[in-house]
Amino acid sequence: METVIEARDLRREYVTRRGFWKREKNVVKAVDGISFDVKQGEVFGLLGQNGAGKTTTIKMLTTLLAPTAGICKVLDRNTFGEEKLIRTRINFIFGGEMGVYRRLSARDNLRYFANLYMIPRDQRDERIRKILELVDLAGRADDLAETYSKGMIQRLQIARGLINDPEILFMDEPTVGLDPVGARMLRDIIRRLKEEGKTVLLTTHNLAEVEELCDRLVIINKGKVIASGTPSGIRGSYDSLEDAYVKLVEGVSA
Ligand SMILES: Nc1ncnc2c1ncn2[C@@H]1O[C@H](COP(=O)(O)OP(=O)(O)OP(=O)(O)O)[C@@H](O)[C@H]1O
Repeated sequence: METVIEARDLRREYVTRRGFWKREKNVVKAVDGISFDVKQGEVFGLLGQNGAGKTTTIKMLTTLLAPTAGICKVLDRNTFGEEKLIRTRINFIFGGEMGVYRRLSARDNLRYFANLYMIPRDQRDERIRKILELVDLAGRADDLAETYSKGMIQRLQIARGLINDPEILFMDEPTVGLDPVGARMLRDIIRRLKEEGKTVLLTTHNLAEVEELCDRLVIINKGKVIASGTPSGIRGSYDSLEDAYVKLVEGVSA
């Protein structure tokens, strides 16, 4: 299978300044030399404790943040320097309310994003109709997003992430805030994308979800990879993936 995501010795530092008078410089190594690759059609998990560097990694992979060093390639292109060639072919779903216009309806939000991707008008409305069905928003599609519940906003974000029919979908904690039915809907969407040969990279703290969905995963801690493999390979002789995860993370922190 073709490699569609490649990270080699990838690094990202943040420089912050502390103190008002002294302006002491502080360098945070958010991603500190991680390597992994993802094959086409895989559902790949990026796991790690709060602050491990997952979001920073996803931001680099989705062309939103420049790496400090290392190789960061998506669809065989550099995410920094060749971002224009990547952006139309991928999409991402971050939590929160980012990327949703609350003064527009779900349908109009999706029309707006479809126009940004220059999806031809004759395909646009039909595609939007299908996606709204898929995320179960068809019944409220023409109400303003400001009248939606949190979970509905999140469904709208999922819809937005599908609008350009992306080859790779990146998701940062996509099921947080969804009710059980919504979370299952999202897992079904991920499985369906996989059946269509699409690739999904996701972060989650839900290890049951990882066991259910992910073909492979990496666990990162303080910016470094501490384990990689299939869920059953990482679970090894432990009773559950959660046990293995806790031991791995504690082992590094000890
Ligand atoms: N803009 C920034 N400026 C300075 N430091 C940052 C910035 N963004 C992230 N960091 C730091 O980089 C490290 C990694 O953060 P990141 O958001 O990538 O972690 P994460 O694994 O996504 O965590 P979480 O599970 O809490 O979302 C943390 O120490 C964080 O404080």
